[in-house]
Amino acid sequence: MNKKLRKAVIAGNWKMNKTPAEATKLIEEIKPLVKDADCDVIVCTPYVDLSAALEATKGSNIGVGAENCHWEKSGAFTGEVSADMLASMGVQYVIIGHSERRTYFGETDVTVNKRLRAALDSGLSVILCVGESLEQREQGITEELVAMQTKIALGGVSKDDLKKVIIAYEPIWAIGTGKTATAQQANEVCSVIRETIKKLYDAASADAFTIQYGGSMNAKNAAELLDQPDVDGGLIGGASLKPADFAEIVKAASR
Ligand SMILES: O=C[C@H](O)COP(=O)(O)O
Repeated sequence: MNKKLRKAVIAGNWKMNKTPAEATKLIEEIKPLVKDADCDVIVCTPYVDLSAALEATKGSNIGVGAENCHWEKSGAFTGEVSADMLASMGVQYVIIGHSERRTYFGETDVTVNKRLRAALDSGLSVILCVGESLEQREQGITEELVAMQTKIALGGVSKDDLKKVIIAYEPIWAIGTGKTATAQQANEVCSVIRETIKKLYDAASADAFTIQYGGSMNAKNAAELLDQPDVDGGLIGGASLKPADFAEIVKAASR
């Protein structure tokens, strides 16, 4: 990555794991291990854990994020949580468009764009996820698809608001499978995303833009992935639940 222009961002995505009490314990374990990090550190937790996470991270260098939000401010949307609600708690980040949301809960590029804009309007920073399935990779449409996902998700987002967006490139075939993209594969797609940002905005915005890789990133492979010029961080699933492994990744991003 270009250290002069971009600081690395390591975010844990806890997915549907941990009770509030377990969240507090996990953060207490992570805190001392990452306190000297020379990168941004974030934990994204289930909604029910956010209060505990905000309390446990107080005065630390760890930011807190949610894993999704709805585009309306309030209303009859049973089971949903608005961006305003998250912001009012003191939550700073939200993941939008994770492939698990797209695959299991019917998220489309259009709903991803609505959620993303609502999050920005509420003052949240966004980790936007894009990425291809194995079938799409084999069809040779990865670059085109990821560029399209990026373009639609960022529709209506101003150059100023773009500063509050990070993109996580997550090849679906690498998520939770132990099959990591090679460093070259990760960098290739991250550079396509940067090129897309350049076309949609300008070169300065693209140079300053943070792009993470996600998909079976762990303590062993993090350094090689993070060494790639267009990989500015990681969105970590499984390994973010293991304090020592998460801390190793943070360390690799701090070099
Ligand atoms: O959001 C995180 C990704 O889905 C990666 O998950 P993973 O590290 O368990 O493969």
